[in-house]
Amino acid sequence: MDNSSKVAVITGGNAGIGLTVAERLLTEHPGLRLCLACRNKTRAQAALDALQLSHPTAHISIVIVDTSNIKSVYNAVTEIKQMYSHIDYIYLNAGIMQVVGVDWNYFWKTLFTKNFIHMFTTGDGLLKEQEEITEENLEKVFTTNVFGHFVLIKELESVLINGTRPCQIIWTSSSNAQKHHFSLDNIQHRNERGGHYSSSKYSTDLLSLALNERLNNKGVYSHVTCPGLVMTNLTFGILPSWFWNLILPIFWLLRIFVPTMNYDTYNGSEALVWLSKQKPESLDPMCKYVSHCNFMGKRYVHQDKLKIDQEDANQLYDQLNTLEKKFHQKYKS
Ligand SMILES: NC(=O)C1=CN([C@@H]2O[C@H](COP(=O)(O)OP(=O)(O)OC[C@H]3O[C@@H](n4cnc5c(N)ncnc54)[C@H](OP(=O)(O)O)[C@@H]3O)[C@@H](O)[C@H]2O)C=CC1
Ligand SMILES: CC(C)CCC[C@@H](C)[C@H]1CC[C@H]2C3=C(CC[C@]12C)[C@@]1(C)CCC(=O)[C@@H](C)[C@@H]1CC3
Repeated sequence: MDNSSKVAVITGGNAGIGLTVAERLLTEHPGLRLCLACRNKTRAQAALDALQLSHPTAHISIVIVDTSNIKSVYNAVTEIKQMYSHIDYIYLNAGIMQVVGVDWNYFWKTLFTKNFIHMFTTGDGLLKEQEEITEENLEKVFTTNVFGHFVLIKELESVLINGTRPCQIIWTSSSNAQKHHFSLDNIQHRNERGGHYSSSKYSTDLLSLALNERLNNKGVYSHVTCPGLVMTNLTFGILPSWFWNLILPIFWLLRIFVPTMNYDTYNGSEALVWLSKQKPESLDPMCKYVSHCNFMGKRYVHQDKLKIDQEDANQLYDQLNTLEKKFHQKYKS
């Protein structure tokens, strides 16, 4: 095993924001060894081929992981541990949103009120979602976005901790994370009529805080980011790509008021890549690092203070830990 060069693992690194982060990291950190942790072999291989074309000497590998399936996460951990003795950056980026429609009534009602900026930055109240339960009896959005990543981090702890080099855990969260959609009595957000994505991203923010309390003294730092609104398969699942292309000029205008209208993945990945160039111990664990792009096209990182509570973070961590133990018993003993 080569211990000298840096290692980055990216979940959902085959498409959208994850793929652009992969590309930008290879440019920013020459010699970086990259691991694309993806659920689909063919799509992962296509991404690897494209990255290898622009970075012919780069060392890129693939690990198959479906974060919505805990058995798959355990298998991926075994593989990652065989490949790397230390991880410098782990991007917990894979994510889904199960949208079935847009509440256009709410959109038109809010458009000409003072709440319109909140609506465009968070999407709060605008999206209709549906629930799905996995074969392991877990809520799918919660498992894909949060719990699968929790298990990954927990099982990889020994490779994240290294006596000499820090490790950065970088989550792709969202400004859509809203406290009023989250409850410690129902962390999976089961049997709710909407807000599954928001609840999962609020959990992400809490979990990141809890991880900092537990791991900072071991040289592991966790931070949350928001890429803003970006055109990817996720947003094409909300409205078709022709619609987004049609309203592209509106995006530029909206940027005067809403600098999170990033549109492309390069703009959206700004905060995620910027974090990899910072000293992790100098960063604020109570901030969300948000990719901004102004009207003139200038990219920058904005820091949003997190409105979350350490006690809630610890309680969520404990619940995730208890849930993980059940799967550990089932699959690992
Ligand atoms: N686009 C946006 O406006 C915003 C996105 N985000 C967040 O950014 C992250 C990346 O999303 P984005 O790039 O937009 O969307 P994409 O759909 O383009 O990318 C999502 C990535 O996650 C992967 N993925 C989805 N489910 C799983 C799973 N169960 N196991 C492993 N990988 C999985 C996808 O794989 P596959 O290609 O196989 O489907 C894909 O690689 C998400 O966490 C999302 O919530 C946050 C704020 C705004
Ligand atoms: C004319 C228009 C621009 C119409 C678009 C209306 C809505 C479909 C969008 C307005 C704000 C958007 C938004 C998201 C999805 C699409 C909108 C609701 C997100 C929730 C997508 C995922 C995220 O994580 C958020 C950061 C986005 C916030 C803004």
